[in-house]
Amino acid sequence: MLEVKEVQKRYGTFELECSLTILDGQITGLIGQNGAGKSTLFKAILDLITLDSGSIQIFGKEHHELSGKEKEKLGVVLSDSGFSAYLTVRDIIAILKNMYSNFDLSYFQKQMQRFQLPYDQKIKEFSTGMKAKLKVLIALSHHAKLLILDEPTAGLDVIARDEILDLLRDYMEDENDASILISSHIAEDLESLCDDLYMIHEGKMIFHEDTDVLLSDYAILKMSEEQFKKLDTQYILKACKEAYSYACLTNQKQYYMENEPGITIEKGTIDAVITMMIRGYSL
Ligand SMILES: Nc1ncnc2c1ncn2[C@@H]1O[C@H](COP(=O)(O)OP(=O)(O)OP(=O)(O)O)[C@@H](O)[C@H]1O
Repeated sequence: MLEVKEVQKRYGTFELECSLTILDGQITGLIGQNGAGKSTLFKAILDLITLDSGSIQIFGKEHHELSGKEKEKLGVVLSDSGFSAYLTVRDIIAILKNMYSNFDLSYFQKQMQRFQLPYDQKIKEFSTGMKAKLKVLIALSHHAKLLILDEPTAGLDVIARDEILDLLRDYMEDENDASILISSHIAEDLESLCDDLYMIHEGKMIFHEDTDVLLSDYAILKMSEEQFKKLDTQYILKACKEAYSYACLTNQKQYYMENEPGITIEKGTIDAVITMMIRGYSL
């Protein structure tokens, strides 16, 4: 569906340098801190910026060679874009009908009802949550096969975030083989939604794993300096010295549960894994 191969893009001292693959029918999450390069990668995928090197294929074709019809199969939310704030939803519907041959008015109206969005109020009078829901709704309005969603839940409270995540889940149930690439800096959102996760840090992909594997096999091991010195480190990905102890990240939780009974083993939440990947050192 989407293949990003060794893409490089430099802005001054910042350098994006990454690869990523999105399979048919999968939801892939991209997690990263502010300034990590998420939006730059999304813009690169959409051919909105020129690459220094590397290639990007969408639907098996170079991304800059997509026809108008193929571009219609993309649904996009970008953090710094949207329709003019002076338009109403009724105005936007007229534009979408012209833009997309596949625009699904009845789906759109159903979701407008679901979110209780008004048709005749200017977008500038919408709350942050209303605007975010409308942006996602627009991206889903025309049976897109690949959704590229840059921080669609940014700045929203937990209820509004859940509503958007539910909308995406419903979309994936209805559409055969659609795929989603979604970014967020809120790990919890991605953990509950995505089949696999990439982590980007300072422009580089530092981690990629199936969400199920991450949640079942990864763990943070906590131990004293004495225990650390004797630890079997063959399945340790990163280590980190804390005030009076050591923390280690492993992707073989079971192995350490069976072989190191004296140490504390904590669940490898995405946040904990990210922290270890960024702060920890390799042994
Ligand atoms: N057009 C540009 N010109 C110069 N530098 C840029 C440009 N666009 C992005 N950058 C730089 O690239 C880096 C990555 O920015 P990017 O917007 O991709 O990060 P992000 O992960 O989306 O962050 P955030 O979560 O804050 O939106 C930053 O250092 C930013 O200053």
